[in-house]
Parts: sequence; C-alpha cells; structure tokens
Amino acid sequence: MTASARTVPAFRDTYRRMLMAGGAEAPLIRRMLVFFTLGAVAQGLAFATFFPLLSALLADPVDLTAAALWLGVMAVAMIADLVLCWRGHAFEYGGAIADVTHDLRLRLGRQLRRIPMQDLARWRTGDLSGVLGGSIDEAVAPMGTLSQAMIRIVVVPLVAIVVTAFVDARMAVAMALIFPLAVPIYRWQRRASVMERRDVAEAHAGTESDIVEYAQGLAVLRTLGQTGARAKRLQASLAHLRVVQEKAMMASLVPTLLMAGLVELGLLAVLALGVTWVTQGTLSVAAFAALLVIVLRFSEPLALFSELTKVFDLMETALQRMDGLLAAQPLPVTGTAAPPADHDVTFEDVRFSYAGEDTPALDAVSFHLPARTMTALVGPSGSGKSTVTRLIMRYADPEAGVVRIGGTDVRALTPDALMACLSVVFQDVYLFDDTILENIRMGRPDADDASVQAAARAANCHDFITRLPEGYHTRVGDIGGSLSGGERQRISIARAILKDAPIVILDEPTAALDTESERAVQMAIDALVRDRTVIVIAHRLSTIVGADRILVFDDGRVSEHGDHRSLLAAGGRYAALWAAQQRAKGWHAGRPGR
Ligand SMILES: Nc1ncnc2c1ncn2[C@@H]1O[C@H](COP(=O)(O)OP(=O)(O)OP(=O)(O)O)[C@@H](O)[C@H]1O
Repeated sequence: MTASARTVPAFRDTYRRMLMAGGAEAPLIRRMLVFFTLGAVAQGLAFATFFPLLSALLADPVDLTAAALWLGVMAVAMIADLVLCWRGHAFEYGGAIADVTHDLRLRLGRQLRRIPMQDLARWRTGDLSGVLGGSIDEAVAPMGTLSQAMIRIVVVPLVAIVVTAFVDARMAVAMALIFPLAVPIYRWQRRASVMERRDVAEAHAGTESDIVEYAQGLAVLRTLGQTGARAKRLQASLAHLRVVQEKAMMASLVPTLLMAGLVELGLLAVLALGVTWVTQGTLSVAAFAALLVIVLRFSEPLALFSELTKVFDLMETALQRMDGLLAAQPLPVTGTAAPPADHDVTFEDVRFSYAGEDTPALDAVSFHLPARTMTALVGPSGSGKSTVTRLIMRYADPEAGVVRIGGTDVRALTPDALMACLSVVFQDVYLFDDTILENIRMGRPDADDASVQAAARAANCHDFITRLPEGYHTRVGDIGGSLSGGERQRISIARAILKDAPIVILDEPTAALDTESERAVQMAIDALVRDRTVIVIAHRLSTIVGADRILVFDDGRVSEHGDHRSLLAAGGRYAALWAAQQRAKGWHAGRPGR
C-alpha cells in the first residue's frame, strides 16, 4: 500500500520530507542546502564578471589592469564556489549520509513495532521490504548531488539575470522572460512525470510483493501443482509493469522535448535581440560577448532540468513511501497505569469493526475470565474468536466498550507492560533464521542458556533438539523444512514457557497436527498453561472439554457460555456442534480400513 496523493508535490514538501528523512541529521541537510545555494550564487557572480572582464579586454587600448583585477575576482568567486560545494558535499563524504540511512532503517524498524497491528496488516510484505530496503537508498543517496544540480540550475541564471540588469536592463528582461514561459511547461511535464512515475513505483511495489509471495509460497505451490498458474499471475504483474513504464515514458516525453526546445529557442531569441542591439549601436560588443558566454553556459543545464526532475520524482516517491510509514500513529496510551497485579480478563460491552468493514466483527461482547482459569472460545469460522484475542493484544482499539486486564483498561498500559502479560501460541509458527537456542531465548532475551534448556525440556523438545546436528546451536535456516510442524510448535511453546507471562493465548496450536504430534504438543501446552489465565481458540471441541468456561460465539456475539456439561445440558448451539463433531468422529471410526 502506498499512500499517494495524485498531485504534484511542491518543493517545500520535498524539503520537509528530506528533513524528516534526515531525523537527527536534519540540520546537516539544511546546512548542505545553504552551502549549495551560496556556491551557486558564487558561480553566478563568477559568470557575471565576464561583463567587466570582456569590456576591459575589448577596450581600445586594452585595459590590462582592469582585466587582471576582474580575472582575479572571477577566480575568487570560482574558488568560493568550489569550497562551498565541498562543504555542502561534506554531508556525503563526512559519513552523515551513511548515518542518515542507518538511522532511517532503525526508525522505520521501530515504527514497525509501534504502529497498530491493524495498520501493519494492510501493508504487503513486498511493500514493507521495498520501503525498508530500496526506498531508503533511493531517497537518501541522490539527495546531495540532486539538490546541488537543481539549486544550480535555478540560482545561477537568476544571479546572472540580476547582474545583467545592471549592464543592460533590456537584456535582463529578455532573459527573464524565458522563465515565466518555462513554468507552465515545467508544471505540465512535472505533473505527467509525477503521475506516471508514481504508477511505475506502485506497479514496482506490486510486482515486488508478488515476487516475494511467489518465492515464499513456492513450496506450497509446488505441492498444489500451481507453480505455473501462479507464475502466470506474476507474469501478468510484470506485463502490467511494462505497460505502465511505456506509458510513463510517452507521457513525459512531449513536455520534456518542448521544455528543451523552449529553452533553446528562448536563448536564441535573446541572442538575436543582442545582435540587433549591437548593430543598432545600443549594446556594446563586449557586453554582447559576455552575454553570449553566459547564455551558452546555462542553456545546457536548463535543458537538462526536466531530465533531472525525473530522478527528483523518484526520490520524492521514495520519500513519500517512507513518510507514509513514519506518519502512522501508534495507538494512544491514555494513562500510565502500573503493570496489572492480577490477571483476569474482562470485556465490557465491546464493539469492534475492522477498518473499512460495515458489519462489526464483535458486538456487545461482555465476559469475565477469572485469573488462573481456562476459557475456550468456540464457534463457527468468522464468528469473532480471533478478534477477541486480537483486542486483548491491542491489535486495534474497540469502537465501544473496554477490554481490561486485572481491572486495568489495556489502553492505559504501555505496549511493553501489556506484552509482558501475554504469551501467544499461534497455529502458524514463525521461526527466525537463527539458532534454536536464540529462537527460544526470544521469549526472554536476558535468559541464560540453562533457563532456555529448562524451558525446552518443559516443552517436550529437548530430546529432538539434542538429536539435531549441532543441538541447540543448529541454525533453523540450515535444517530448512526438516523440523516437523509439531516440533516447530513445541519450540514456540518453549519460547512462551520461558517468557513466563501470566496470560496465555492459544490460537488453535494443534489444529494442523497429526495425532502423534498433537499428543506431544498437548503435553507441552499442559506445562505452559499451569497456573495461568488461559484463553484457547478451538475448533475440535474434544480438546477443550475440561475448560473451566466455554464461550460460544455466533456472528460476533457470545450466544452461550458455561462449562461443557452445562452447555450440553442446555441443548443449544454448543450441544448441536458437539453432536455434529461426535457424529463425524464416529463416521471416521466406522470407515472401512480405519
Ligand atoms: N483483517 C481483517 N480485516 C477485515 N475483516 C476481518 C479481518 N479479520 C477478520 N475479519 C472479519 O471479522 C469477522 C470475525 O473474524 P475472526 O477472525 O475473529 O473469526 P474467527 O471466529 O476467529 O474465525 P476462524 O475460526 O475462521 O479463525 C469475520 O467476518 C472476518 O471476515
């Protein structure tokens, strides 16, 4: 997702975004721009000295003293330009550019942790990796050279025009007229270029996401025999990119050529006027010769201006993408409550809708789960079970009602205090490309090796880990997919045991496992949940018969609650679900050959 307003960004927006990207180094960026501007003024003045210099040289007799003096002034102005530009480029060679890039990556990384999970879920993986990787380099690397070139193109002619005004006001007016003519064409060219470049950037981001998804899902696609079909989607995405690129080229070509032509023609007109005035005797040959040098000197960069703006737009697009991520606000922490002493969980009349959805995923949901009890959430797919656990984790805030832990509104807890209360075991386990030891240690980063191993033993995974080639020091990436689903799940449970949080959320951790793995994982879960407040989402009701409380969800509401026995006796929705699952079990058991 890239949030892009379809308008041409003003230079001051780009300036603001450059400073935003600079973060703590923003003053260095500001200084760099000031040095470049002063350097450009010095260069303009150096060109301006052509007027008195050539006057002295073309005088009869030649005024050598004045010529030497103006040559000296020109040299000083050029050296000043050189020194100022060097000082400006200190931003790059002084290491600040590397600091900015590094700092930006850290800031964007921190932002990923701060922004609400609901916002994060809307970014595609490829978009994020594009922003964290490519965009930063695209935005920061050309900052120095590009801004120097842009400043020069505008400031040097302006200074030259101002100085020309002192020599011959008519010439200055003629030169200045090129600019107002260039502005509408520039804006047209820029609009075409920005629109199309953004489409290209968005198509790029889309293709990047498709490539990442394709690569990540390759194993699954192969098993499904869908590599070809899915590759077709990728090819379509690449073909779309090509079309968008072609359109982009064509759309900005006409104004670009017009711009270059206009600049050339404008300058030719200025020269034609000069020739006329010289032949009429109203302009000195010396002044005209100087003008010739100056005009020819800046005609080339001016014609290049529109080419430069294309690179500028790439930088602008990259800056905007980062701005979009950096501007996302974390959920507000309304108070500074102490970490809760008790760990019961309460929902009070909670209503919640996902962003962009009309029907609430949860509506008027109220319940109280006493500390150190086990509660199961059951109900058909899409009934709101996962949403309950997400609101406890503060994936987003409810529209109405309150979620409390130990009596404290979760909005009053800092993210760290809230997360310290919770351990979550998901159905899909994510293991990082690090050693098994470090993967478990993530539960409590300051834990020593002995504690990590104790957690692994409790989670019933010590034995299979020690059988791995390098035991706890085996890298997950090296053994690839050779860990079974049950083994991966037990590693994630060891993480949770090590974390030792008082509330445990289990999101169908055994749903995808075979019976044998399930038994091993169930033993690990038993170790994890002892003496905790446990919330478990279960589809297979047989796994939660012993729960202290069962909440039955239906269409975002709690339709029934009670323990297994009382719910069966009530003969409602739960009893019907139970009967259906028992029938299915009986049917499996009764099948021939089983
Ligand atoms: N990220 C999301 N954006 C929009 N709607 C969502 C999102 N996640 C869930 N929903 C919708 O919210 C409702 C509740 O979903 P939820 O995931 O809580 O149900 P569930 O009972 O956990 O389902 P399942 O058993 O299939 O996981 C559903 O209608 C679902 O389509």
